[in-house]
Amino acid sequence: MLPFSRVAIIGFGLIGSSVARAVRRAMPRVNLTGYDADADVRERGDTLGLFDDIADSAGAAVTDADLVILAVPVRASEAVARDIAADLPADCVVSDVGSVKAKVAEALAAHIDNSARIIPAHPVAGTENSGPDAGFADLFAGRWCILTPGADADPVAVERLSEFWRQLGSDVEIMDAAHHDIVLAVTSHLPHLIAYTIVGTASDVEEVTKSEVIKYSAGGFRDFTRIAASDPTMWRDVFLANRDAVLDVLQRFTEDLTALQRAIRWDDGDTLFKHFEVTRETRRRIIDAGQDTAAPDFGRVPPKESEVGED
Ligand SMILES: NC(=O)c1ccc[n+]([C@@H]2O[C@H](COP(=O)([O-])OP(=O)(O)OC[C@H]3O[C@@H](n4cnc5c(N)ncnc54)[C@H](O)[C@@H]3O)[C@@H](O)[C@H]2O)c1
Ligand SMILES: O=C(O)C(=O)C[C@]1(C(=O)O)C=C[C@@H](O)C=C1
Repeated sequence: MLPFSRVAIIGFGLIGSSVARAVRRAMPRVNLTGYDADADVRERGDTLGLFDDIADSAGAAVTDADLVILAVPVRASEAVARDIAADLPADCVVSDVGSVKAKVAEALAAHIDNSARIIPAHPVAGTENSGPDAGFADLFAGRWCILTPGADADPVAVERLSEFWRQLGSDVEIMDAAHHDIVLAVTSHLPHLIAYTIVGTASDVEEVTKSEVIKYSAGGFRDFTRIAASDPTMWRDVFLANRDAVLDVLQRFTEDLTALQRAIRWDDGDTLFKHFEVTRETRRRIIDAGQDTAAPDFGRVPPKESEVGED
């Protein structure tokens, strides 16, 4: 049974185009409409055959949809909500894929009437790449999709959207939006900020050492450069939209870093060793829980275009 039959995707870069590809494969009878603010992206979406129709405006894309998914940088959500509000069919469910949930929920509620049908979502899956060519149908397989419905959300709509994501291969979890933003500040936003910082620091050092940073960059640093290559617009928006939670965990991180700095300064090997033992145990627990899904992403190659649209 199809949870939705007419799906509109607004913004089809990495995530929007991956949703389109995954829907094509898992639910081939679903009618897919896309819209992107960038004319080059619209043209590319057409060439790739991602949609049944590509609309000329966000409003035109949603007129007969029963599910609309916003897949734009989080701070663009409000403008899209405003653009589509007047054209949304009354029973259409409105969702998104943003990495921050409380601010996006506010932005949607500011423009869309009947908040019962607003069900924000976050597929916790991605790569450092962006744009419609970077997407692939498998992106959500075996990954979490977190839904953050508000208190007045329609439970039937929540179940339909849960089923939609399950059919794309995700495991669905329901969470309070504020709680989501704190958890993701720790597990995703802080690591990205650290990567952006380290690679920036290394680039400054490189001014002194000339090309040595690149020449000798191995395992650890290379992994950071992958993360630090992530889309600047997306991540600017994430940090600004989740400011309070990010600043909170950053404060904790700074204190913990200072404690390690102190241990190094005072030759306190016990403290360092105990800390590293605990972090190694954390890694083991993640592997035991089957959540080491990041490593296989490295160098993952998107499917060939001939595979798009296959059942
Ligand atoms: N990249 C990831 O790893 C990842 C993972 C999970 C969730 N997300 C979230 O998904 C969303 C999209 O990220 P992405 O990685 O696909 O970015 P992307 O840059 O690949 O794609 C975003 C697309 O949105 C379009 N866009 C921007 N403003 C628009 C507007 N007002 N109207 C219509 N289209 C507009 C852009 O032209 C672009 O094509 C973000 O909210 C991000 O937080 C990203
Ligand atoms: O694997 C990556 O490249 C990612 O950064 C994916 C990642 C993450 O931090 O886990 C990034 C942002 C999203 O909101 C969800 C997933």
